[in-house]
Order: sequence, then structure tokens, then C-alpha cells
Amino acid sequence: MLVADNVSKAFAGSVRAVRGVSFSLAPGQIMGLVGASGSGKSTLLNLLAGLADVDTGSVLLNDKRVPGPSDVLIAGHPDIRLVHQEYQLMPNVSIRENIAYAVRYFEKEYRTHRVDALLKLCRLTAVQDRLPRQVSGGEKQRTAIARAIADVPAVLLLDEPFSHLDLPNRLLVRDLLFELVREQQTACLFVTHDAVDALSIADTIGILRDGKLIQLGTPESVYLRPDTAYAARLTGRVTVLAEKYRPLLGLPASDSPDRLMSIRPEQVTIDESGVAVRVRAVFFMGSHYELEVELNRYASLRLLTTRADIQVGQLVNIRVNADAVWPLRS
Ligand SMILES: Nc1ncnc2c1ncn2[C@@H]1O[C@H](COP(=O)(O)OP(=O)(O)OP(=O)(O)O)[C@@H](O)[C@H]1O
Repeated sequence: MLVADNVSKAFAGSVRAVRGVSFSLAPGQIMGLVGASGSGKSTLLNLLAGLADVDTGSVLLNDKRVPGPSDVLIAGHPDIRLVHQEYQLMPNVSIRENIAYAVRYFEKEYRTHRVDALLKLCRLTAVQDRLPRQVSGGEKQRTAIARAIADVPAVLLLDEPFSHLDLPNRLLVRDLLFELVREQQTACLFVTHDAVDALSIADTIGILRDGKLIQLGTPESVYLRPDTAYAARLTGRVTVLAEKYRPLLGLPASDSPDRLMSIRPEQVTIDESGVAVRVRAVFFMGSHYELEVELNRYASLRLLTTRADIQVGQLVNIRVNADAVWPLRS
């Protein structure tokens, strides 16, 4: 079990990069930490990996403190691996040897067997004899993941594992992480600024803002019941409006008209008995269309539909699922 207990870290110039973060992560669990740029994601990863010293609080692995670099000769913990965004592969040896290096102290027979299995799991068998510069970004990243998990660490930390990849590669990495975490019971934590991938594989999602973990819960709970507009926007498409607009949506008036509310676009449907609104924009999204409709001069709302016949300027009737309108704290 990896535990962050009230972890804080500030940098010179009084930047408080991580502020009182606490959570625990069990073997076989995946956690996605979502935050905007500068919210403290990379700093927190370094603290969890024992690559930076905490100012206060502690990181524990199986009840033992993870020492920071000032406590040990070589920074880092043998059971915790961090895969950086730059992958940090050895440039002059093959993909296979990059992975094999991580299991160099094991017997030759096991080593061969393990590297073959990792190449297969990470879909790298066909490129195993190439140098890192001769493979794609996605293949480099999968090599870095294979190397990190080669000797079955207790914890795998990943910095933005999806950010530089195209859709097929994102799906490949997502499935790979899912498979290996379940198979090896690794505890996996990744940080991202885009929660779409996090929602689909994480058991828990944490929202990081200005170094603070401001919400923690299952993907469903954070997506459906975000505490703040920040959490709502980081976890998917959403309309954030003041509650004074409720009557324009066909909903009962609120007693807190200035409070904000979030409405996910899939909770709004086209319905002949709903309120009439004008279509301001139509976006083709592949599997569906996203419409922006006008509530008045100042406010608009997003909704999804599979109907292909809707035009800009047209009047449509919409209904908002009242149960899915969620009040926000700020
Ligand atoms: N070595 C450092 N010295 C001083 N300030 C730093 C240092 N590293 C990070 N910071 C500051 O700490 C805050 C958090 O940075 P961090 O890199 O952890 O954020 P992040 O969420 O990973 O951002 P990004 O998504 O852009 O990588 C920022 O304000 C950053 O400028």
C-alpha cells in the first residue's frame, strides 16, 4: 500500500507546489491525478518516488517511510518506478536490451523468458532489435513502461502517459496498463491534464489544484458530482452556469441564484415538450453531434445528439435531466 500522508513541498521563491496531499493506493489499483499545468503533478510524482524531499508529511510504502534523496546515497526507491515524459531510454542499445537491462541480475533463462513476455505484452516484439531513435514515440513509451515493470515493482508512477500519443496508441497504452496492473497487482498512479483516459481505467480520480488535492473519488462520482467548476471542466465536456438560468432550462427556480451548476451535455435531450432554444453552433464529433444552443444573449448550453438534420439558426426544444444538474462550490 502506497500512502501519502499530508505531503507538502515548497520551492525557493515561496512556490507552494504541493500542499497537504493525502491518499492511499492499494496493490492492483489505478489512480489518475488530474490537474491543470502548474498544479503540482510532476512535483508530487517526484515526492512519491523518493526523488525529491518532502518539507512536511511523509510517503509510506507498506508502512515504511520512502526516504528522500537527502537520506540515501542513490535517490529513488527499489520498489517504486517513475516513467518520465521523456522516457529516458539508453540511446545506443536496442529496445530489447533496454528492457533486459532492468532484469540484468536475474538468471539468463528467466531473463530471456521475462523480456520475451514483456515485448509481447507491450506489442514491441517486431521492433525489439531497433535502436530507440528508430522506433515511434508510442513504441518508445511502451519500452519505458516495459523496462519500469520488468522486475515487478510494487508501484508504477507515470507522468502524462497519454499526452504525446495518437488515439490508437493511447488506447494501446490504456489497455496495457489495465492488463499489467490486474496481472501483477502493481499499484499504478498516473498524472494527466486530460481526464478522458483517466476516467476509463482509473479506480480513483484525484483533482489537483494549486498543489492541493481538492477532490478524490471514483471516476463516476467525480464526473457526475464535481465539487468545483475546475473539477467539472477537467473531467469532461460540461456547461457551467449560474443557477439564475434554471427557469430558462425549464427547471424550478433556485434560492441561490448566484451559485454555479454543472450540466453534462449528454444530460440534455431534444424533446418536443421541452423549452424552445435557438441552435448557435453544430459540431460533428464522429459518433454524434455536439450542439451549442442559446438560452439568451449571454448564456448558452451544450448538448449531444445523433440527429444529423439540425442546422445553425434552427429552433429546437430541449429538456434537461433535473437530477443530473449538479450544484458547484465555486
Ligand atoms: N525546481 C523548481 N523550482 C521552483 N519552482 C518549481 C520547481 N519545479 C516546479 N516548480 C513550480 O511548482 C509548481 C508546480 O509545478 P509542477 O511541475 O509540479 O506542475 P505540473 O502540474 O506538473 O505542471 P505541468 O503539467 O505543466 O508539467 C509550479 O508553479 C512550478 O513553477
